Amino acid sequence: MTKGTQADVNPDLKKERLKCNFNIQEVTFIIDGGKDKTLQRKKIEDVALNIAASIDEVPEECLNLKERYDNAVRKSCVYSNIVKNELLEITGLEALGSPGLRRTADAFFKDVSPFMLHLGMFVPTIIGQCTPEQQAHWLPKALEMQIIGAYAQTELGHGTFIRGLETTATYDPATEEFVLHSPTLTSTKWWAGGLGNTANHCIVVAQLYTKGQCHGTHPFIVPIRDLDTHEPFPGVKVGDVGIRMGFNTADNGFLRFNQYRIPRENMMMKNAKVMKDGTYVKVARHEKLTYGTMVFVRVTLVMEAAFNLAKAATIAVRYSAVRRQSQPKPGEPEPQILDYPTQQHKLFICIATAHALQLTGLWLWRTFEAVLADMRKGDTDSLPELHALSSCLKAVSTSDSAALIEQCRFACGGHGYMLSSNLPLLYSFVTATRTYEGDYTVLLLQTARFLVKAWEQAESGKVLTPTVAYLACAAAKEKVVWSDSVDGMIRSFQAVAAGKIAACAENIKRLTKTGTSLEDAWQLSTVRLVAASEAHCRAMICQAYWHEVTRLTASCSASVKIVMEQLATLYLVYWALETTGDLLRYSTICESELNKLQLKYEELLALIRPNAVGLVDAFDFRDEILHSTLGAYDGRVYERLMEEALKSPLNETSVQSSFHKYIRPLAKGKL
Ligand SMILES: CCCCCCCC/C=C\CCCCCCCCCCCC(=O)SCCNC(=O)CCNC(=O)[C@H](O)C(C)(C)COP(=O)(O)OP(=O)(O)OC[C@H]1O[C@@H](n2cnc3c(N)ncnc32)[C@H](O)[C@@H]1OP(=O)(O)O
Ligand SMILES: Cc1cc2nc3c(=O)[nH]c(=O)nc-3n(C[C@H](O)[C@H](O)[C@H](O)COP(=O)(O)OP(=O)(O)OC[C@H]3O[C@@H](n4cnc5c(N)ncnc54)[C@H](O)[C@@H]3O)c2cc1C
Repeated sequence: MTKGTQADVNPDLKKERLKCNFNIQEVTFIIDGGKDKTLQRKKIEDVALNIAASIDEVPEECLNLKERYDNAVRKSCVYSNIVKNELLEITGLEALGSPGLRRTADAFFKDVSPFMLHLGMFVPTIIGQCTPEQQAHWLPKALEMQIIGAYAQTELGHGTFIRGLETTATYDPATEEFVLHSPTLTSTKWWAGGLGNTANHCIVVAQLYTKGQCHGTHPFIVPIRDLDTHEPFPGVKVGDVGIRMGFNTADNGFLRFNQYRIPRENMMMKNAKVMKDGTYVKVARHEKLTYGTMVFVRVTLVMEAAFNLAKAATIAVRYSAVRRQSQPKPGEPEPQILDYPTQQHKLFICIATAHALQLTGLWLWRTFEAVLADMRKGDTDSLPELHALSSCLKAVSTSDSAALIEQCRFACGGHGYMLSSNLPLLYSFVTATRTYEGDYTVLLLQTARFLVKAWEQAESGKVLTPTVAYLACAAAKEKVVWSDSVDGMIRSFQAVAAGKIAACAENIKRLTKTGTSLEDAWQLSTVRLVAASEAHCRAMICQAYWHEVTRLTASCSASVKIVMEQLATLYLVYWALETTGDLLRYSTICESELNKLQLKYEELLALIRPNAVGLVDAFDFRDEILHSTLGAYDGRVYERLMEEALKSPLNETSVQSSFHKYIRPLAKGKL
């Protein structure tokens, strides 16, 4: 946070901060995952942002496409030196996933670094898919930035359906090499971040053929460009996929192979090997371990969703405290727009959702680490549950985050539409997360597979894994008794999920009994399956969020406990009101209880109102990271809007050349 002097702060924001009745720092510690994490983050920010302050002379958005890319590469090089020389010193390899690194990256790049996928997927795949010997070879080079990598899985013709990928890697025992080939246009690798112009290496997911047999998709490390000249090697065709809605500095690329050879050792061999003579040896105990990087990234994307939403909420809440509009009471001053209950309705759910996703994300991360520890001992029993969990949480968190960031933009009126508010760019960045690393619907259907199986287990009285244990109680198929206590609301959300899962299972059973194949019965039920999966995910977020708030505030000051519980209750009540149809169907809730719930929601908005600015201050974003005229700590909104407007290239001269070329001749009838 760039606090400046108090005298510089907008008077309304100053008053808001005086109203705040809880210890902001305590909340920051909770959100970061502990005081030590906050201190480490701040240390990283201090080191990195000293340099970031002077990194851009011209606003990124005023550059043309090519200049923007070149500028992003320049900044990536500066930043990777900081990561290598300073940040890794502070935390070791852990720095790669640390909030400090994530935040400081945003100070350097308003859009995205073309190196993002190198750190975000290339390095994690080396760690997750290589043998120790391969890691010893590749990892130091990657961390030292001697090589820069991308992750090329998706093709022009297939992204979701990995088994349908067409790129082939055929083993040639005579030379002990794999021959990579793109047999069709649709087999062209497409979308990989960093691939178009930046990367010199690439992880390629291809169908493995050896001894005339296909063994399915496997990952390979493929050198694609000469390290000195950067020219693509013969047999490699690589380029940029074209202009996108966002991610325009991420360098998303395409890649084609023409009988291109790589050494046998470049197959990532932790989970499967090809011996010198071409014998295929499966090492992994679980079929889907080659999908490991995707699970890892899905887990991290939940906190990524929280992080971006927290930024948008900070911008919109601070702006709403500064902005005054309309005159609901004649003769009185215009109120701060934050005083309108409708504005509170738009914004407080954003703060609450950012908390819900962050605390659920931290819990998911711990679950991921526990599953990883089991897998290191050879036990993969909890992998299906982790896959189900990470799939639905990735889907719902990214979708909620994108929708609410757009809501924050709406909440800022016309000024929210300015690029300098940073809300449009934030939205275009986050809306992509709903698609990449597994599309929303597709991932919810993956979770649904797990849920339907769990339901069948519940019906037959089997012991259920923790995240679906609630299905055991629901097997009685009676409506749950509604209560507006927190536990009562969570029980009702679970009853809704259970009821929807049961209805799907029954529908599939009914259809198959009347002669429909299981595959068709599944397809015919997918609209309901997605809804069941969403309901399960919402119930899980509510439970995890409340559980974490209770646990983490146990030793906090009373006022922090109160405000954290108010927000969590708001989240539950909001979702109860959003899903009243479901509650009427699966619980005993009635009209009068719905009215009571609405009142409770409005009371919560009023209770949270005095702490709203304090709550977004607790996200602790420095101005360099927010990049927003509307959201800076000092609230000098109008001054900043004017300053940024004056930086527009269209203000460099008072008359544009197009006037003399076109407008004047047009007026004179000479065009
Ligand atoms: C110095 C540098 C500066 C830079 C600094 C940067 C700092 C950081 C800045 C920002 C950070 C941002 C963080 C983000 C970084 C990452 C960006 C990522 C960009 C995007 C990358 C991509 O998109 S990569 C491509 C991803 N692609 C997908 O996700 C494809 C989705 N499809 C699938 O996953 C699968 O095809 C499928 C799951 C949908 C189906 O698979 P399949 O057909 O094989 O299986 P089935 O449906 O038949 O199911 C069979 C069986 O398997 C189970 N299963 C499926 N998947 C898994 C799994 N992963 N794990 C375990 N089990 C699995 C499935 O449930 C079935 O089980 P049953 O028991 O039979 O039911
Ligand atoms: C910004 C960005 C960055 C990316 N970066 C990378 C990268 O670095 N590396 C990489 O390999 N890939 C990358 N991708 C690709 C990304 O992973 C895929 O786009 C994503 O997995 C979705 O696949 P698709 O594009 O094939 O969509 P499709 O699967 O074609 O989806 C289109 C529609 O069909 C529906 N659909 C598809 N299958 C089913 C089904 N079985 N049941 C019901 N509905 C279905 C979907 O819900 C969706 O509505 C990136 C994408 C974007 C947008």
